[in-house]
Amino acid sequence: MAQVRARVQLNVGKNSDIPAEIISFSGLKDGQEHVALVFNNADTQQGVPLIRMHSECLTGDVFHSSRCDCGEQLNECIEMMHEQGGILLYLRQEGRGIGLYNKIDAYVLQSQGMNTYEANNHLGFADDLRDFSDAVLMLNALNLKHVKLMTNNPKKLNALKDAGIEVDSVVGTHAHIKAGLSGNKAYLETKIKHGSHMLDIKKIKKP
Ligand SMILES: Nc1nc2c(ncn2[C@@H]2O[C@H](COP(=O)(O)OP(=O)(O)OP(=O)(O)O)[C@@H](O)[C@H]2O)c(=O)[nH]1
Ligand SMILES: [Zn+2]
Repeated sequence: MAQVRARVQLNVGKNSDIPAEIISFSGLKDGQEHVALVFNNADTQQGVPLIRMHSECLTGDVFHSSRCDCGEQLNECIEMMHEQGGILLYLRQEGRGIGLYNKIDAYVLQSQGMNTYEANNHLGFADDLRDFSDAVLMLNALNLKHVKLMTNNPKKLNALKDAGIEVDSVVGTHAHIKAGLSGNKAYLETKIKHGSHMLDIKKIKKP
């Protein structure tokens, strides 16, 4: 069983003007320092809160790399949760669980023509190594058994359902498309085609 270890207020977002609380946990299983950000006290309000399980992407979240859409999804989530409240679980699962250096190796292979899943496979990894059991422990620690989920990935939905969390509805993110040689259009199309992501490529949001 995981428990809240500490919680403290801070401001986040592009202009550091969105109030939130950051929460650390004890008792997580995979040894990573996962955190939750709570907006508008959503964990203690009545009603079904919006949650997102966001997998870490240093290149996208921090550097806004053109190769993916992670940083834009993160900002979209923070802005939506500022409006309607929510809980963002920031999961330290870089590169869908293969780690940063392996992801950079996968990018090298993608530059040579492989798609995101083929590159993982070529390096000896499965398409996706992520396991959401620590996210479930975090939700349990926050007493959240009934949620709305922000994602395009059906695997995340199934992981929560299988763990006994009731998911009322799923809120998709926009398609954040970036053009150019190292743009993310093919990457997003591959996620839809091979990863079954429920992403509507027509719901385009240009940066
Ligand atoms: N191995 C690998 N990981 C990547 C690549 N591009 C992004 N990632 C990682 O993928 C994770 C995000 O997963 P995605 O498949 O983009 O999306 P998702 O989180 O499953 O689904 P959403 O909830 O809809 O965002 C982050 O951990 C990124 O670091 C890539 O080309 N190769
Ligand atoms: Zn990314």
